[in-house]
Amino acid sequence: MSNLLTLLKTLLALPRKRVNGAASVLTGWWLIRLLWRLRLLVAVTLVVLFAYSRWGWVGLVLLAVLPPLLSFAWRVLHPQSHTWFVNALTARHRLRHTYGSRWDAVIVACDLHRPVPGGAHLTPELVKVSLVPVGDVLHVRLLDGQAPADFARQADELAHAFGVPEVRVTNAGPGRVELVLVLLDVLAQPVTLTDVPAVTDLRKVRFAIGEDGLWRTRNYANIAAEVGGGVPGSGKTAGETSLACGLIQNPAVQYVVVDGKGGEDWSWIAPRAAAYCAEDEDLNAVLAVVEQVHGLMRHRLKTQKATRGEANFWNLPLDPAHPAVFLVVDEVQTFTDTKGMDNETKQLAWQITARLSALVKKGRSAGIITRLLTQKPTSDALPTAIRDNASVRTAWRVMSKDAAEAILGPIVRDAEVSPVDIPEAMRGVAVVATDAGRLERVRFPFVDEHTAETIAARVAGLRRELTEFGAPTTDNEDQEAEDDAAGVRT
Ligand SMILES: Nc1ncnc2c1ncn2[C@@H]1O[C@H](COP(=O)(O)OP(=O)(O)OP(=O)(O)O)[C@@H](O)[C@H]1O
Repeated sequence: MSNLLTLLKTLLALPRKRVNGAASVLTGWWLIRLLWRLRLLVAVTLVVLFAYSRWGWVGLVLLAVLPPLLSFAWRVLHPQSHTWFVNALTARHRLRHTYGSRWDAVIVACDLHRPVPGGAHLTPELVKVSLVPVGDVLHVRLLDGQAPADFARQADELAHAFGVPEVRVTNAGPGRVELVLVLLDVLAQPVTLTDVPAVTDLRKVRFAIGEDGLWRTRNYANIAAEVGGGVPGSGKTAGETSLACGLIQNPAVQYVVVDGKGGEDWSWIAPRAAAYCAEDEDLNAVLAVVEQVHGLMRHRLKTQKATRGEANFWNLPLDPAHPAVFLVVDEVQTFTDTKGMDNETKQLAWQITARLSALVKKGRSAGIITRLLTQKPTSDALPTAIRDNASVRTAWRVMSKDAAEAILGPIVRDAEVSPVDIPEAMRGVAVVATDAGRLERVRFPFVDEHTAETIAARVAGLRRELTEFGAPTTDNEDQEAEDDAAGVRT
């Protein structure tokens, strides 16, 4: 009896925590907690025991064979949902065991915690883990007073602590930040396409792959112009080619290409292009094509409201009878940079530049998108009046900050990424502005010219003359018509 009293006194004298521990031992609560902690193991053991007691060894064999077979069948029948399910399970496991278990220690080691009186501390909350092609994304809720920049400053420390080559920090909205633990540099590897899917929605056109390995899309509705530049061989034409290969498969898109290089980079598109001109010397021919597109723009601006009921092309449904027109001018400096030209050529160059400038300023509501590419991104080649009206800008590799600014504008001066830093070997990598106005690096896919040729030949039947839509005829067409009338052409 005295022993029992002593035990009771000792128990009462124990600090609260230890008393709770003792109570837990006495009530069996510890066992429930242990079973809950090991619930997966317990569940598996129960299932195995049940199968064995019910069906004997056959039950065990079925248990071993059925789950992988069912998973395989699911994967074959519906790979998307299977991948989604496996990724969700993996992400959950990593949230709890890979990152969750170390989160507190890593945050403290990287000095991203907040000490509170009494020696404890607060840590930002690790809310979710998701898997992307480049690695894992940790979705974090910030502590009050923290900003994504606090994490960006500690990115190196976080990378070492998590044992990955790089951690990229992205602002995910108010009070949130995403940490991308990069295991694979997707931009380092070319992405070669052997076919290109047709673009069906001009408001969501896939154009390149971002650093997280996911496709980036562009909304071409209500866009008047795009400028792109980069040193020779940086991947401008190839980037445009992959984009054009998707767009030309849409019957409600017509393409016009002027190649100022005068070569055959764009010859693949000739069977599908409403107009194609690879002239670098005969500026009259170039002016004729540009005038025709400009004429179509004027025609639409003057008649669209009366004939189709809306002044803005993009408020109307896309219709092959009223296609969106993409005008690509590659190596535009051939026509805009007048240095070294004789007077007559200069006059033509100024007219071309004036027409391009008008298209860039007014083409949006006429459904005409002008895309200007140059290997000489200076203000002579890409007049600022044109650049500043181009809402989409792409900078492949350039050699100087001035060149980067000539394409992307002053925003590039303070940006974390710059096209000057793109290594020479990374052809096809470029810096673009995101929808939020931030700059990011992307990789354009590569489509070789034979593939592009095959696609253009496949959809050559979708080609239409711009005159069908109200554009004036070019001088060349007038001449051909006169020749026909005079029986000159056979
Ligand atoms: N996205 C890409 N992925 C892999 N390789 C690429 C990519 N883009 C371009 N290249 C490689 O770089 C070469 C040059 O590309 P491209 O002709 O597009 O350069 P460019 O910038 O238009 O040059 P230029 O100004 O001289 O016309 C291509 O032939 C191809 O080998």
